[in-house]
Amino acid sequence: MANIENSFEFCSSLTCTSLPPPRTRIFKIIVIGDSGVGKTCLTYRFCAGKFPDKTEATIGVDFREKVIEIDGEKIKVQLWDTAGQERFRKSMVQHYYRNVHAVVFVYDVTNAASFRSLPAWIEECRQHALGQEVPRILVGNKCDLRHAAQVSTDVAQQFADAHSMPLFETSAKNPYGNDDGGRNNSDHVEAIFMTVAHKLKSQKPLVLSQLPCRSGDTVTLRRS
Ligand SMILES: Nc1nc2c(ncn2[C@@H]2O[C@H](COP(=O)(O)OP(=O)(O)OP(=O)(O)O)[C@@H](O)[C@H]2O)c(=O)[nH]1
Ligand SMILES: [Mg+2]
Repeated sequence: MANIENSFEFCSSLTCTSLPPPRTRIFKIIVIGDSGVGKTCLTYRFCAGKFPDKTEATIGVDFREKVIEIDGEKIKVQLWDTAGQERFRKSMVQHYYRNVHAVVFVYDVTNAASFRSLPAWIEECRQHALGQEVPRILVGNKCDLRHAAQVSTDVAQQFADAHSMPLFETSAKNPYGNDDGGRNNSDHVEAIFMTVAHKLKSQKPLVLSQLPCRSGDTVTLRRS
């Protein structure tokens, strides 16, 4: 189960002489799915605001972070861009799932095999004893290549409903339009990760014990 105490950038107990300064919470979100579906591009797009010039297969994991603000609280969204290739992930898998707060499953709308792999990715989560409280979302990427789509929105939505996940269709490359230059209904990459962060924040409100804080008092953070 996710341990929120481990998600602060400081020891969970500290000594103070006055009210402690606000701390930045970290939400750990893992992004998983077959190799080539665009996990690196999606996470890069969210954190760097653009599509990367060039990507190579991820080895192990790449970390990307972005500090966002929700209702006046600064939150660090830490994206774990995992490797899709078995040989590049096998020694890392247990680290992916440790204290994870949310899971983003990605498939490529132009690659039916990547959609058919989703049950295996869900099974991997189950094997790592991911709690039901950990939000999961489904992302169909590469919607800018609509003409080459192999996975319809209807089929994807049925799958998402069957697994109680929201579905987002998007493009890391061109989230505002399709390859004809027109507009489509793709979700914005930014909005997808912000949705996850909002959900986590509403699930995990920060409660600071604000008992009188004299010199030597211990301030602890706990989950409500
Ligand atoms: N047209 C299009 N191409 C994309 C999109 N997202 C990623 N790509 C391309 O798909 C290829 C694979 O993208 P990556 O982000 O490296 O894929 P990955 O899921 O991280 O792959 P692994 O690291 O091997 O697991 C690259 O050539 C990207 O340029 C997209 O939204 N649209
Ligand atoms: Mg990658």
